[in-house]
Amino acid sequence: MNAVANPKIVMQARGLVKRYGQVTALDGVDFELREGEILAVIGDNGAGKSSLIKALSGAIVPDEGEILLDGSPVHFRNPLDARRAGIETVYQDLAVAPAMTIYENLFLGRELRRPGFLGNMLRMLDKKKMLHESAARMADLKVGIQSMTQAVETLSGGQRQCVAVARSAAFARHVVIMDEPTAALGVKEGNMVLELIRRVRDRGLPVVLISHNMPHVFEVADRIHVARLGRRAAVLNPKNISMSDTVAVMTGAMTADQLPAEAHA
Ligand SMILES: Nc1ncnc2c1ncn2[C@@H]1O[C@H](COP(=O)(O)OP(=O)(O)OP(=O)(O)O)[C@@H](O)[C@H]1O
Repeated sequence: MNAVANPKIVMQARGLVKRYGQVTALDGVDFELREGEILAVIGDNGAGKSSLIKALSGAIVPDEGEILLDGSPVHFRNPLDARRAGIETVYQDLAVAPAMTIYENLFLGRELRRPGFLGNMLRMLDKKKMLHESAARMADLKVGIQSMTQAVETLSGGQRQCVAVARSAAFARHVVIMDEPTAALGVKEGNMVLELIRRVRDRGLPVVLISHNMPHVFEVADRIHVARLGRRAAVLNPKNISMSDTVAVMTGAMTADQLPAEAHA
């Protein structure tokens, strides 16, 4: 991350509350994503990570609190609203359609039409342009896949996840949110996806990375948001805190105010 004295805040949430009957999933959580960073979101099971990410990506509507994008309040009623606002989310499971080709996956739901009558009236797809743009996106992100007409089911798990990440990066204007993108992958493939996540950040898109994998978090995160009991327990600087102290804050064995000042980010 660039060392900036006052980094711009791209996305912010204040006091988000989400209740499911008797359960309070979000209990007044704050959140801040800065320009140019990979922000990891970690927390024990049930800490409220998914609920937070769902609120930021429009999958749930919080009961209370506010979300700001580039300083302006936003009210997402559904994931499409968030997408339209430039926020793309990569989900662990629903990442890609296996039987379709890479370029079809990249443009799924946002297909390019031929210009003029053929596209407007006959709804003909501009396959050539989609192929060309897919190849350009993949090359830009250095995803080493040659043929855009290859079916996604013929790719390795890591390559599939790279396609999902590349798709999000291609369409996101503000933020990419990734929910456990390396969870189902082996070591080599996980590293490939981490490398891609870094490139996405380096091309100017801030990334929110939800992960249970501490080594991965410490490898790529610029800052770590620790979720606990529906709130934000701390925001940590991975360069100045150990993995074991981070886990202690996450589990409640240690509180944030027991940490030295430099551990905070
Ligand atoms: N749709 C729902 N209905 C009822 N309770 C829910 C629902 N979604 C989440 N919860 C509850 O809200 C709390 C927070 O859940 P959430 O999924 O946000 O946590 P998490 O940190 O993502 O957990 P995990 O790591 O296990 O996915 C949990 O107690 C969970 O059981």
